[in-house]
Amino acid sequence: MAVRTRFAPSPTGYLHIGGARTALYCWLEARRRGGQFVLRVEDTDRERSTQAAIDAILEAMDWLGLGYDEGPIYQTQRLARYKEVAEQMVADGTAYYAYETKDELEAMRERAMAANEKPRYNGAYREQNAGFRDDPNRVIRFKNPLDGTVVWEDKVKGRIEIANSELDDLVIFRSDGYPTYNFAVVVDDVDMQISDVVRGDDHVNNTPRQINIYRALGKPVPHFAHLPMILDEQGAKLSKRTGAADVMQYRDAGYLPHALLNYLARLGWSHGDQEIFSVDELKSLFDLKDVNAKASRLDSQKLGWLNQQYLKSDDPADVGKHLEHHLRAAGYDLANGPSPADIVLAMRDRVQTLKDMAERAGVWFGPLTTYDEAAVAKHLNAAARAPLADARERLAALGAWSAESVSQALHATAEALGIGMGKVAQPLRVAITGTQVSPDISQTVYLAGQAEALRRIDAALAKVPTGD
Ligand SMILES: Nc1ncnc2c1ncn2[C@@H]1O[C@H](COP(=O)(O)OP(=O)(O)OP(=O)(O)O)[C@@H](O)[C@H]1O
Repeated sequence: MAVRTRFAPSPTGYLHIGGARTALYCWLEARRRGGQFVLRVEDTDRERSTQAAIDAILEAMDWLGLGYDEGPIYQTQRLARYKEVAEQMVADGTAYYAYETKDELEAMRERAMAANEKPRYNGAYREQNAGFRDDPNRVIRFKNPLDGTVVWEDKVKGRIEIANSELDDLVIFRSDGYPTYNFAVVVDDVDMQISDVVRGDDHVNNTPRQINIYRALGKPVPHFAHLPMILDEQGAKLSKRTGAADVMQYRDAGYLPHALLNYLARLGWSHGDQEIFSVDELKSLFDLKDVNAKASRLDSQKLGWLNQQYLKSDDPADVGKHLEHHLRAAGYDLANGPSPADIVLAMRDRVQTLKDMAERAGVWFGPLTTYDEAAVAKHLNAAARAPLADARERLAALGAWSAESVSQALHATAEALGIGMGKVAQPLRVAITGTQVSPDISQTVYLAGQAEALRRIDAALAKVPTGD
């Protein structure tokens, strides 16, 4: 059987990073084994599913680069198929119509509770062969086997065995034309020929019921891998309901998508003690059998560290494309400032996130209007006049404007005046940025652009006191 995995989110909110890691593992497993990855949107919860959530999930998958070979397939577009299969199961005798009212079901539940038993359906219609009738209470229930056990070899959790006596005859189809969750999932996984069901371990309890439905349909049971949950820094399961971090918040906080993928891959999976994995390496090395069976906790420091590794080692032009989003978000006019790739080169050793980089890059966009008064008092003093004036002259004469030519000009100033580079750099730094802190001085001047650098030096010279 060809390898096919699927990610099946319910569009009841954004994609949080717990779900994203599940999607990543499904995707990687399919990629390593040369198989296919399917995206299925489980949108049958009519009250909670929204188009905005669908869009948010697709946007997050796209940003992460988790491309799917098929889909998105929407469950609400397959309602006729679920009905067909449910009715066929009634005809085959593996499911049956039942007509209990809400009150009857409630009374059944209360009796069980009073007897200290697990609430379960009593099977009243199981052998009645009640045919179809037009009744709002009509449901189709699955004839769960009464004896024996359901056993599967979970790829992450090992052997799991559940007695059928623990399971009751679950509703698979309702009179409103909607399937229930466990049934729709099996029909879909059969029709989509899913070979490996990889999902969070919040679904472990559903699996024995689903395996029984596969058997009733006479279909091969896929392999299952139930992934441990990702917990937040306080140890609670990440969930949309508790406001868990949206994947897109990580973009907005300035992380690179492949840094987040690397981080998520390592959160629950390892390969020796290697920490940094390119996406291509992950695609060839990731194996479900190496997934840790224990839940993992978020560690934002590690993500920051990983992000910085990629900022430093990636091609600056590629990082620059991601930086553009943050420069725009910070409100800068991209046409009126240095190229994003040049900003990356100048700043990447000093920051952990693109957001931080963009914020600090503000000094190179638009005119310089604010100066740190302490920096001005300290560095734009009389001694600054000669180096500023000399550097201005040399910078104005430069034909080719590059970080290297700027560097040569500034060194020439230091040499001509017989002073150290610090005495050239500090006043210039205040001139260009208005502050005492910035990246390497040649980069700082270069990024301002020739005309703007000269303008700023002139403005600084005008601040230098005269007469002493
Ligand atoms: N905290 C988590 N850690 C790992 N996987 C998760 C986590 N939460 C959900 N998943 C998995 O992500 C997939 C998609 O989940 P789904 O869209 O149904 O929403 P959900 O995140 O479980 O919902 P909610 O946030 O409302 O609990 C499922 O396979 C689910 O098991």
